[in-house]
Amino acid sequence: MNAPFRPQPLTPGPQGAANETGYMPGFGNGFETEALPGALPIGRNSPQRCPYGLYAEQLSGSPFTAPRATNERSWLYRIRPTVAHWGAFTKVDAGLWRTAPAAEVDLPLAPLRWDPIPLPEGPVSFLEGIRTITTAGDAGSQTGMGTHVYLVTRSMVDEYFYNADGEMLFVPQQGALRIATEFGIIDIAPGEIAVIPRGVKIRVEIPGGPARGYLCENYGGAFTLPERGPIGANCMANQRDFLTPVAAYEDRDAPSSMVVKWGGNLWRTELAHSPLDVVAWHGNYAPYKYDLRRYSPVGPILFDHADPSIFTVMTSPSETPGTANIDFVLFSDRWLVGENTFRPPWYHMNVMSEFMGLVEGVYDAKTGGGFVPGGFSLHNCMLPHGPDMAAFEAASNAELKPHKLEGTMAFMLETRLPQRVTRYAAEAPQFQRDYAGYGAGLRKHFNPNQR
Ligand SMILES: O=C(O)Cc1cc(O)ccc1O
Ligand SMILES: [Fe+2]
Repeated sequence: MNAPFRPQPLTPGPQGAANETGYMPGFGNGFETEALPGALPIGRNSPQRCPYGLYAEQLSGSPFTAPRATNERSWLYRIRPTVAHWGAFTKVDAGLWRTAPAAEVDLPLAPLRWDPIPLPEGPVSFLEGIRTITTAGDAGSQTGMGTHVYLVTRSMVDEYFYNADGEMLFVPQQGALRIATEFGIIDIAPGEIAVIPRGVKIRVEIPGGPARGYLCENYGGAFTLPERGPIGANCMANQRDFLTPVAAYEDRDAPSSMVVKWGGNLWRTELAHSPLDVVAWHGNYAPYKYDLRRYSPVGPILFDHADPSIFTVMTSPSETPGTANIDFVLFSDRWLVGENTFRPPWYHMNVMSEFMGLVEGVYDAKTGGGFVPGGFSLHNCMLPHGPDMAAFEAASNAELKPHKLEGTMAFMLETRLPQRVTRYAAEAPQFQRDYAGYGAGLRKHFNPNQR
């Protein structure tokens, strides 16, 4: 039996012109929002006494001294400072959540793919339902990422969580999530994504029933928008389509627990009240959501297949220019018009490691079945891959009139670092043991006598 969904009352912020939906548009803006009139101190961060008897607290997402372009912090005006939500912590079982470095198994070199992991029967909260598939880099040195599938059949009730190891990118595949955060409420459904920065407290609820999706834990540089270069000022992901919630707070006294992920471990403390008690905040370090259907793809309009970087939604930079800690890349509806062009992805080997998931539809490099919504694949550093036989044969012989890819949404988490598969993923019944050999089906067409 699934635990019933018990929504908890939140006090929504003022619904002004800019935030009729409960969100404020823009990427990386310096936002200001208050759920009670006058709760936000004006012109200063730390007045002697804050309005309404609130405490002021700064949450730093970058070193204080980071250059302006990457400097991130917010000021939170809250009922209690976080340190007052702080009891004795005990370490709790992290379940199937793994953190880099985690070299658990050595799978033979191969392209790897999995069927969707089914939702469990019993009650499973977001924290209990995380299944790590791959890890890369080292969370302790703030590089790399973890890729996970989340399976949620019950809402968190009086349970809270924050992640000190990384920011979290949610990619729902089935069912909606309500992420109640310190900064306000974020609702997302398949086709949308949300990013919860490192250190932001949340409670994850499932307003519409069980939910499944992908989660990227980014241990490195915060996700930002990629440069557009000669593309110019528009298209791809546009700043105005990113939405940050207006302030919403809970003044709730109830026995509660808070779990903190820190150094790869989960620690729990008991609280007597909700830590989602931020009445007003301002700053540029805040959670946000984005509707992937607003992404405006740019691509080749005469011939050839461009590198997938053209479809980058967001990037987590490393210290090396152009060498991402993570690129989050979207393959969504678009027209294919290339003349005399093999239109699907080409065969390739890549120094970056490619984790892929499918939200809906068919991915154009894998038309032979096997890569289905909810499934995922890993094409690791310098391992060859490309279209399956069905995709190759169809694309080599297709009439090249303009063709629209529709009802499709695949994504890639591409990292400069090799990815390690977890024991869970290697031993999962959903692991497709026969996928490794898909390349052997590609027939020899060579004929030296025929050009
Ligand atoms: O491997 C994949 O399917 C992802 C991918 C897509 C593409 O269009 C070009 C390169 C690439 O790695
Ligand atoms: Fe690839």
